[in-house]
Amino acid sequence: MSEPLQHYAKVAMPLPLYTYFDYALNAEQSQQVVIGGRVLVPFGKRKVLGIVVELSNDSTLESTKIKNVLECLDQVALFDATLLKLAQWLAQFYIAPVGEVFATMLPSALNKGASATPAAIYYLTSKQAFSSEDKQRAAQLLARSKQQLNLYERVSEHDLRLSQLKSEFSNTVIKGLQEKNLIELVEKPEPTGQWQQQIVLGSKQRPNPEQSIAIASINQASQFTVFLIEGVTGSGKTEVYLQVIEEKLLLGKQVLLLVPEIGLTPQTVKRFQRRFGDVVAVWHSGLTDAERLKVWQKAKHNQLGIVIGTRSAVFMPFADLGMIIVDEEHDESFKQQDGLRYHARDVAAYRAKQYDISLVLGSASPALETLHNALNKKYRHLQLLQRAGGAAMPVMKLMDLTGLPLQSGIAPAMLVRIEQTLKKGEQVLIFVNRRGYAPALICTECGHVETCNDCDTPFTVHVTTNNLQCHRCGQNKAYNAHSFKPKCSVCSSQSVTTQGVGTEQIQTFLTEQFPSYSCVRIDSDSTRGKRKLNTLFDEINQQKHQLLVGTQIVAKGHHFENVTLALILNVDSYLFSSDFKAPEKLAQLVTQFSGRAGRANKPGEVWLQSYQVSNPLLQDLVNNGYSHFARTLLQERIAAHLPPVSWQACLRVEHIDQKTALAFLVFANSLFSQFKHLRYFGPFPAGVEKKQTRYRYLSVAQADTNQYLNKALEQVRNSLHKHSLSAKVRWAIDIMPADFS
Ligand SMILES: Nc1ncnc2c1ncn2[C@@H]1O[C@H](COP(=O)(O)OP(=O)(O)OP(=O)(O)O)[C@@H](O)[C@H]1O
Ligand SMILES: [Zn+2]
Repeated sequence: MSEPLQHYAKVAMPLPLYTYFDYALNAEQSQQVVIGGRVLVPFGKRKVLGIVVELSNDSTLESTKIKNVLECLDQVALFDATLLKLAQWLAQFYIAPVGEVFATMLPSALNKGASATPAAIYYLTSKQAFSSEDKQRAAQLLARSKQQLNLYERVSEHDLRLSQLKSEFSNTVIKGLQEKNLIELVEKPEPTGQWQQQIVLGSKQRPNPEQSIAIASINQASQFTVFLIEGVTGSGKTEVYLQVIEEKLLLGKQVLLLVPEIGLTPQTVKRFQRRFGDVVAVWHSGLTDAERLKVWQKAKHNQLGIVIGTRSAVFMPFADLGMIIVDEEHDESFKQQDGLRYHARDVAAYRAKQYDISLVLGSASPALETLHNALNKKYRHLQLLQRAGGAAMPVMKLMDLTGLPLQSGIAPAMLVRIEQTLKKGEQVLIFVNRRGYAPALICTECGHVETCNDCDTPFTVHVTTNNLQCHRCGQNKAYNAHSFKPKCSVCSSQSVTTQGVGTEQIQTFLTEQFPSYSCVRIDSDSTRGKRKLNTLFDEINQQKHQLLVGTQIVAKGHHFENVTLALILNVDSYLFSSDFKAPEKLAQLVTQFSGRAGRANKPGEVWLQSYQVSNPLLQDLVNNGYSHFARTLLQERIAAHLPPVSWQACLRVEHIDQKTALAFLVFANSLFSQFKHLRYFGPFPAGVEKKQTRYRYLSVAQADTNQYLNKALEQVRNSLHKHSLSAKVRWAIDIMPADFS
């Protein structure tokens, strides 16, 4: 007997709602519909695409109230059972609206209704079997066109992809043969699993003993295991990834490699493509919707071996996933800061468990939560203590700034070092945490600071674009720094002056100081567009520039062989933050940045300029390195009962009226107070207290276990939802927030 037909579908809608909706299916739709596929349904006056999560024979709603499904879009599920389960876990873990979870997991083309089926491939095929008689006949027929004959003979040997022939044969040639009825165009789906034959293995490095142990351990794991590779910068972590990936690919398994920002590390992608050939696809926000859809389809239909992607690649459907790697796992860009506030590393862990495969986390400066799990033996801990290929670790030193006359923020002794390094024919890398010329413009007469009204934030002076910019909201206004005498907008005095230094200023200063050397700026202003960054890196490696001035961008995994001096202008700003994670972030930044120095055969030196050289944190980091520093910090966190030994959630509220935002948080705190084992703090102003005219406040709730926190927050969420201010203010729950900004 056949299964009874399913008359109702439970649908997840891409809306900030926490429940599913029932829709009725007609007889035809009951046969078409698939769980995990999209349906078009009426919602109010709109038509909306939702995901079918369940089918059933009855509904709790009255049948007259149930609307009908308008259309079933997919024949194949976009979310198989595993991905459906992942979506439900995400909604639960992040206390998030389930429909939004589904929408976040899909590429936007599919949310907009594009077909999920991979486009067919066109082939040319010959019309008949190819006997010697045919050959003669064709030769006569095609006597006047050598090109056509050539194509005909090739197609007769085997079917050929149209796209591959287009570069060799003109349309006229192809059309001509079709009209003579000798060949025809056929559509075929792209074959699955064929990427395995397309792997072209590049040569590999002979692993050193530490790398060998790491590779062997990872290769031996036959079930769900999380590895932390804690390897100093330049220790050859990437080489370990390459070798363990190769092992999986040769078994026919697909691999997902998550990286913080692909645009910033084009060298890494090239390295993977050189090593494995055409089976590597990249996924990041710089791709078009269509390009991303293609990668998604190929992963799902087993038409590629490796996806190298940023955060959202963690939701990629794979036909046969064999391993997930998260490179630079400490990086904050793995945490989504709006909508579904997920952490890609946590999602990766859940997926690895689902598929019973390995998750490899790698970093020279692991996040404290990862380190904690490794030290507790929840994760397998692999360490690479030596730089691969014989390079020494750079020496880290502190430069005491007290009482020194600085020029554009640089100490006199540092200028001497820079000159010595340049004279040796080596490169210098300088880190400043500000783009632009200067972070503020003030009037020395009346004290007025030019400020963005919408954000209560000083404007940053930009000389290259001749304007003042708000780095919070992007607002800008014209300002000509070169004009004869700029005026204060309040008292009209001409004694306005810039405060602090940014990348532009240092570039200008160093260019004046060292006119015979080229100085480049590497920040988001100077590198708009991916080509530009690529070109810049190539030029740096070709030694066209000797002085490199950059923001956070320069701290990310780049390999500059000839940089031997690295300088961090001001580390103090990180020492006085109210965020308990600030020291961890500072140490990660310093470690990653200093890892850019002395990577080849010349020793590197890293200088941190500070007014606080006796600060114990700085001392520990400089003298003992990240590994020691992080363990000390972890002990402090444990003593203070802070994450990773406790769990936090942050409730963020925004409104144009301060009081309204605060009132909502006061109500939230009264809800928190009903849970005996929940501690809560706040309301506090967020790190950025005002942005785009809205005031921003937050409260933090903390519990010993995730289970307790989760249960409490779910109830709090439900009560908040019913509050009259809920629809007025903007609010969000952020589980294990990356910061309080
Ligand atoms: N076994 C090896 N023998 C010789 N050279 C090696 C070996 N492994 C890696 N290298 C080289 O050492 C350099 C650093 O390696 P790799 O980029 O893999 O390090 P990493 O740990 O990923 O660095 P980072 O932490 O900076 O991202 C590269 O030039 C690489 O080619
Ligand atoms: Zn602003």
